[in-house]
Amino acid sequence: MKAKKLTGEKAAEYIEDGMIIGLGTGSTAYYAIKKVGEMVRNGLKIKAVPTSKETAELAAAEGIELVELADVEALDLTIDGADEVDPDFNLIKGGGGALLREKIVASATEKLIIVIDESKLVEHLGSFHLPIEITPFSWQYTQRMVEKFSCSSKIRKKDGEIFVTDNGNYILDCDFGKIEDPLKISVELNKLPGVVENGIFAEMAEIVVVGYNDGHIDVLAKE
Ligand SMILES: O=C(CO)[C@H](O)[C@H](O)COP(=O)(O)O
Repeated sequence: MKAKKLTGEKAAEYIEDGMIIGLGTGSTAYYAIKKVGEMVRNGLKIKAVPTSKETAELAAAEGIELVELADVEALDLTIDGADEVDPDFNLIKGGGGALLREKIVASATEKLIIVIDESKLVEHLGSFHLPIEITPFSWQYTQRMVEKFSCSSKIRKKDGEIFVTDNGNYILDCDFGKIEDPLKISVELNKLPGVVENGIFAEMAEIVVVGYNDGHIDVLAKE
């Protein structure tokens, strides 16, 4: 928790007056949002696009002015968490179920800053099961098509019921084993009818802020 707080707060240092920013989802992004709230109360003038209903509620409670992505040209930066980060800054996201809005917001962002604790750094993506957002219509069919990519999968559930995303869709959590070519598998998965988006964020992150439990922080920048 200490590492998540440190990294979230460090990322907030990149925010400047007048920026339009994206706010991610999850327990690490939470600390960045709390810090942004404090900065706003101290006079920082920014506008923000949230990546989930949960983040929208938190940001509004912090007094951060929210805008729709549809109403802005582009975002200066976005701060978001991740479930895995490889040495090339490829990510798995969606552990919190917000991957679709997170990817749309990331794609509209000039600088994507990822905030993680040290446990998220991996040599290869794939230990964390890849979340794939799918449409509810005959979802078992889509699941069978996804599993043709040599993975096993489970429909995500919460409190015994199928988990429904902010967009009214479902999530398959897929075990691919080691993912050798993240960009390729991401492109191929998104070609399947019924797949709305997958949780691989390839070649999107610019900066990764890593928090360590001993209290130090590494800021890794794309070369
Ligand atoms: O992708 C996400 C939500 O969809 C989160 O950013 C990811 O799951 C990391 O969350 P946390 O910071 O709580 O570990």
